[in-house]
Amino acid sequence: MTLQQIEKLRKELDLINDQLLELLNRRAEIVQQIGRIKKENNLPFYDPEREQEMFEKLTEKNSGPFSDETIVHLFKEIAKASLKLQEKETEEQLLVSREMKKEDTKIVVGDLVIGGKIPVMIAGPCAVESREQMKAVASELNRLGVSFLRGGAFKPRTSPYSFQGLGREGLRLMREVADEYGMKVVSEVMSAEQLELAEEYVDIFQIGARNMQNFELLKEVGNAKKPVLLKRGFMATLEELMLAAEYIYARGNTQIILCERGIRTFEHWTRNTLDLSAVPILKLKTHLPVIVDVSHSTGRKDIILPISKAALAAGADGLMVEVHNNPAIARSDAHQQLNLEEFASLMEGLGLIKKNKSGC
Ligand SMILES: C=C(O[C@@H]1C=C(C(=O)O)C=C[C@H]1O)C(=O)O
Repeated sequence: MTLQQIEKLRKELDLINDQLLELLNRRAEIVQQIGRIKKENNLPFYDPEREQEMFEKLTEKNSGPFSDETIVHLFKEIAKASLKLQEKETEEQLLVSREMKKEDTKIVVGDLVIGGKIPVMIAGPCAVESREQMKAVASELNRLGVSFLRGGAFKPRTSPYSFQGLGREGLRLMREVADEYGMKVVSEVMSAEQLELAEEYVDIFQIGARNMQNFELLKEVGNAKKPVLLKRGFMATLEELMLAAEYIYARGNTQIILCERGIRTFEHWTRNTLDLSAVPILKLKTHLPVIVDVSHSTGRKDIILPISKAALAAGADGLMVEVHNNPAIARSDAHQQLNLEEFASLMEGLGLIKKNKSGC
């Protein structure tokens, strides 16, 4: 008898559940409509005052048995989920999102491709220091089949007294050496002026972690005609990285490579904490190629092989590695730059030598 009673009451609950479900989804549709209007008018999705007003109205009407606190709690959850719905719609509308473009974006640099079948290696010293240094590094990279030469001419240093880079002279040097070996140049720019200056010398502009949210610079590089390697800020969420990429894409420059380079955590045995989940997540959420900077993320050489393997296993389209012909006397990041032998054994360990040689 008791069981039958429960059964009957549960049937009643099932009916109410159906009604609640229908009402919740009807509510969600209205929330979406409000979201679209807000977006068109550049209004924030979250409106705490409206929510507060709504909770007050509800508690006034509430006659129990649920307490006012419980009612507010439940409706807060509904409002939270509603807000997510409004935000998700916008996220799906981002030009860099997978929803907007199903197929992978391939970055074509001359006869090379980033985001194709073969992972690329972008290597070179932290900073351009001299012709001898660049030549020593580039010739070894070339021997190993690496086609992308990196090197900083404008260095964003934490201390204003640290080596700031050779500027235009550094870019000129790197271009000359790269041309000698048929390599492509990747170098960081930190301002609109530097961008203009670098245009003549580089093949890929790098936007460093510290400038990921320098929106004016993002807009400038969005107008440029060359690919952009955008690094994740060390305090930035993946959503923020995506939005930063959107700044560039929305301006018309669709050639963007995202770069995970580690984030700041409490861990101090690595320079930053490499967030490898960023790779598959970004590949799911965006159509842009994703590479991993294994030097800045870890800040140490002894784990570079397993970390590089892990990055590629996670789906990275390439790696960025710091290599110096004589790291001991490097003017920056001395401890994390590989020497030429170490780099050769990394390439060997990753099985990349042949692949990079046969062209990307
Ligand atoms: C639907 C709106 O957007 C958000 C969601 C709300 C809700 O689910 O009731 C309330 C306020 C906003 O934070 C709105 O502004 O009315």
